[in-house]
Parts: sequence; structure tokens; C-alpha cells
Amino acid sequence: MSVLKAQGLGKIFSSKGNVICTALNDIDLQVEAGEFVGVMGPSGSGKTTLLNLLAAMDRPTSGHIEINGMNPNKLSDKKLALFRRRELGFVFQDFNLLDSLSIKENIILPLVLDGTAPRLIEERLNPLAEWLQMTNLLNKRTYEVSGGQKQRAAIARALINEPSLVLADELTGSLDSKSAKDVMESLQEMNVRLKATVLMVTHDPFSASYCQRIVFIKDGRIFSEIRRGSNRQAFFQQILDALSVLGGNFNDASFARA
Ligand SMILES: Nc1ncnc2c1ncn2[C@@H]1O[C@H](COP(=O)(O)OP(=O)(O)OP(=O)(O)O)[C@@H](O)[C@H]1O
Repeated sequence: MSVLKAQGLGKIFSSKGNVICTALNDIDLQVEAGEFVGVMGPSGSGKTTLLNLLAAMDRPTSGHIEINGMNPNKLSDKKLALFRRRELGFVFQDFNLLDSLSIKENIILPLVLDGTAPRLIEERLNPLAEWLQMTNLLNKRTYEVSGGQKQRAAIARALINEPSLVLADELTGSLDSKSAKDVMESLQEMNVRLKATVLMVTHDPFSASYCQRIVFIKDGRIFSEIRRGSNRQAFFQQILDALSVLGGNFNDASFARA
């Protein structure tokens, strides 16, 4: 079953009727339930624009999007806010945790905002905290944990309401290589255990090598796509090869750490 269907998606930025930039052009993208998909492309290729459209933070100028059978662009503002909270989970580069809350309070926030019963909150939180090795961090403040631990808390927050789709934007971009590895292993484990469907934008070939499929975009269009076999290291090499064909600027520092 497709969780995400984007068809003929286009985005033109314009001002006073003048086209400034065609950021996306005729993007067809389908993501199946339980898939872990990466989106890569050179700087300016349209990755953030695509993510903003899928997150319904911005509207396409052509084409349409369906997430779990719903077109977010047809929802009223109130229903759209609910849609984002229930159907989507977000993981950002800079964690977006609230410093005034504990790690536990941050993780359970989407359920608290939804008025979920405390017993159900605990039932959802406890296995997640255990799988993400966060049980002993739950009562800590955000400034008492490492960057990798913050990002694992953000992953738990994104998953706690069992969303249809998790959207991640450069989630390892602020982390050292050891923490990046921990975070990608955690996300992969959540993909396997919870069958979470994940779409992740990244510049980093190492992080991308945890995905099952990578879609490459260039100049706002889908350029190519590769699928992972059983071996992550071999996939890392495939990604490097695909990037060298694609051209553009990538994060060279990560190229050495398969
Ligand atoms: N609000 C905007 N107004 C005008 N042009 C925009 C706007 N947002 C993005 N663009 C342009 O759209 C194109 C795609 O930008 P986008 O930010 O999606 O690329 P990206 O692949 O995410 O780049 P990066 O990897 O550097 O973050 C670029 O040419 C950019 O300048």
C-alpha cells in the first residue's frame, strides 16, 4: 500500500507575477508502507522545497499529493493542523526539542496535545524508550544529554503517535560521526520494529546508506533511483557512484566513513 503518492508535483516561486525560480518540476514519487526512502541532490536541487510540500508547509503550483489517502492541500487550516499532528512525524537537523521540558515531556508532547489518556501514553512511551535506549534519560533536561541522545528523543517524539509518514531533514547534519551512526541505527531499528515509513532528505552518503531506496533529484526533477541490496557498505559505494554522476556539492567529510 502506498503511504505517499505525489504526482506531477511542481513548484514555481514567483513574485508579482514574475517567475523567480522553478524549484520542482513534474515530480512523481510513491512511498510504500514500511519503506525507508532517502532523497539526495545537489545544493539548490529542490530537496527542501519537496519536503515542505510533503509536510504541507507550502502548496504545489502543479500536481497533487496524497498521504494515507488524504490530500493535505484540500484540508481546512484546523484539519491540516490535526493532519500534521496525526499523520506526520518530523525530525529536524537541530532537534527542535523544547528546553523547558524534560526529555520525556518532549517525547510525549504530540500525545498530550491530542488529549491521549495517561495510561496509553505510558504504553506507547515505554517500549520506544527501551528500543531507543532512553529509559534512564527520560527525566533529564535537554541540556543534560548529548546531540545524538537529543536526536533519538526527537525520533521517539516523531514516532509516538504512530504517524503514517516520518519526514526527516538532515537529521545527522549537526552530529559527529559516532552519534550519526547511533541515530541512523536507531531510525533503522524503528523502521524495522514499528514498520515506520520514513522519507529522509540528506546530503550525507553515510546516513543515506541506511535507506532501502534513494531518489536523486537534480534541477527540480527526479534524476535517478537506486535500491539497496543486503549489504550497507556496498550500498554506500553505490551512493557515491550515483553522486559522482549527479555532480554538485556534497558533504565530502562523510565520504570516508562507510
Ligand atoms: N522562497 C523561495 N523563493 C524563491 N526561490 C526559492 C525559494 N525557496 C527556494 N527557492 C529556490 O528553489 C530552488 C530549490 O531550493 P531548495 O531549498 O529546495 O534546494 P535544496 O536542494 O534543499 O538545497 P540545499 O541542499 O542547499 O538546502 C533553489 O534554486 C532556491 O534558490
